[in-house]
Amino acid sequence: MPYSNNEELRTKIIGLGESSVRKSYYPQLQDRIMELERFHALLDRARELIFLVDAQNLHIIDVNAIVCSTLEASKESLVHSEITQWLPHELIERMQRLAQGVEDSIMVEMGIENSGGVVPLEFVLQYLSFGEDDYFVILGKDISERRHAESTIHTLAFFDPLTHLANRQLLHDRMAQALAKSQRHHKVGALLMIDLDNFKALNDTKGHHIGDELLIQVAQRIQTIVREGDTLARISGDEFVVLLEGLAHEESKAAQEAEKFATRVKYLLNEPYELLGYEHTCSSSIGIALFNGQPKSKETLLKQADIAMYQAKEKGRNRICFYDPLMQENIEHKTTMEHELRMALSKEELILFYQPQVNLEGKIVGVEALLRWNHPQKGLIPPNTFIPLAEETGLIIPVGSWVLHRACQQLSEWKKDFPHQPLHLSINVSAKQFQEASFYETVANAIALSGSDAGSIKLELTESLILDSIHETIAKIEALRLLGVGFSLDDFGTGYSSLSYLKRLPLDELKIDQSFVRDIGHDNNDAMIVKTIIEMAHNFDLDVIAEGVEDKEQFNFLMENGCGLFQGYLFGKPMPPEELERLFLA
Ligand SMILES: Nc1nc2c(ncn2[C@@H]2O[C@H](COP(=O)(O)O[C@H]3[C@@H](O)[C@H](n4cnc5c(=O)[nH]c(N)nc54)O[C@@H]3COP(=O)(O)O)[C@@H](O)[C@H]2O)c(=O)[nH]1
Repeated sequence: MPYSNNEELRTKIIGLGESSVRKSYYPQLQDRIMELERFHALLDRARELIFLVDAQNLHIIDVNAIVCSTLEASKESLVHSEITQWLPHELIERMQRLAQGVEDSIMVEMGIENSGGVVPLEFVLQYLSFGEDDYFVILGKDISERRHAESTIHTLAFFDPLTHLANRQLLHDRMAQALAKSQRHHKVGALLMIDLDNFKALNDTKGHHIGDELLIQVAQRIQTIVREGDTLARISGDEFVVLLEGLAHEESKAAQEAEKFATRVKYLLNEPYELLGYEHTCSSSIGIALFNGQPKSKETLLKQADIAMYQAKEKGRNRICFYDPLMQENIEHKTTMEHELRMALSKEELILFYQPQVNLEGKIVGVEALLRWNHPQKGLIPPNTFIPLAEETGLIIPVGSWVLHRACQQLSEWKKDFPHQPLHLSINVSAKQFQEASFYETVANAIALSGSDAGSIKLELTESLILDSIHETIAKIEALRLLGVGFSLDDFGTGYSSLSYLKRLPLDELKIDQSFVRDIGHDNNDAMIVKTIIEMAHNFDLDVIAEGVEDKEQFNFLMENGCGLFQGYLFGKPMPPEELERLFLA
């Protein structure tokens, strides 16, 4: 019978008395005991749980100290007891498979419950034959740290650390599953792209900690109405996505359900926020794209929801839009054009046409530089097709700068080649370009580099540009006027045409918009407006030029009413410089 501890064995030996057996065996037994004690001390130091189990009756023969602490049981209660009392049933089943010789060694992960919770363990089971006897050796390693690390990695890989919502990666996984399910079972679902309006302004003005607080609260609010089984994710700064699954089979009903949910989100996010002591209100733009069992990639679905969200923004924000394929076509067209326009600058596809401006005698006294894009496939593209896009994307800054440099260069060449030709050059300036901090330097550089006469240059501004910030506009105009540059107010009459700002602006010229000139002959109102503008210009001591003059009747009317400068097809369309040069010589 095995001894459960060394003390028991020692007592037994001492009990042998002064016999010859004791005398001859005592030292050897003493050594043996020491050896066993050393061995046990060693096992007790091990960080792995070690069980030695009798394979016949599944009784525990020996365990080390960490088994006792993990199972919260004394060694006395463990040794001789059946292993089935202590380890999970699945583990015992595996031991039996081992005994049947199906496998040599088994590794299995399972948890053992104690008062501190569940301890995750990795067990290695081995079958050991020793002499006549067979044993199970069970080694168990605590893998709590590994599990913790795995869980941290999982959290970092699939969740947003700020809001604890699913991140882009997890959303992609869920979308792939949802789309596959939708195709298999013809289920309808929706993807909602939610973007906070003006979030950047809050971040920039109040700091990132306030911005973060808003994102956390937004996440919490949306979470309260997301059903179990649906997914809420944050995929970038202020972009949240909700994946709704299992909507009504009928697509129109599904769309209604998605819209109802989006409306709830919209109102929920409209409620005031308390952000670390700062009161804030916020709105959101929501785009919805449906999926209905038709093959669709997750990238396409995301793109569609994104397009719909941008449509919501364009329509004035704080609203909901469904994806519209026509809108996608427009966006794709715009994206291609933006890319091509970017390239156009470096490929020198931009060119300037010039339109004559004449005096009362019909003599050329000036020209307006008008931009054209000489597209290799599409031919000459008019500015109205690409200037708005250039303004939207910021490309107007390099494009506008190119125009200024090229036009000034041309003026300088003409002044040299046609010294007797009276010539002013008008150049269009867009609002974004004018508002650039470096605008003054750009103009001054263009003049200096080309060596052109600043006094012959007139910059055409629009009324909307001026109204944006009148003080800054005046300061900029005045600074450039010191260089000698003149200013014309383009499209006059179409905007606010306020007398008060007209009085304050240091301008040289008013340009009557062609829409009034066009109908001078048929529309008394337009004729009246044109007369008034001319009078007003005279009262403010400004030159006045009429654009869009196409026929003699318009010319005569303008002349009779005091207009001194004219531009229009009657005198020449915008043309390449060589063509204009022929007119200089005529
Ligand atoms: N920021 C910049 N804007 C620019 C630049 N180059 C042009 N533009 C702006 O694009 C708009 C359209 O210009 P365009 O197609 O060149 O049209 C001009 C003329 O061709 C047209 N015009 C002139 N006379 C007549 C006419 O008798 N009939 C008729 N139907 N059209 C005529 O008018 C346009 C000139 O407009 P304006 O500038 O207001 O004098 C235009 O708004 C340009 O401003 C650029 O380099 N930068």
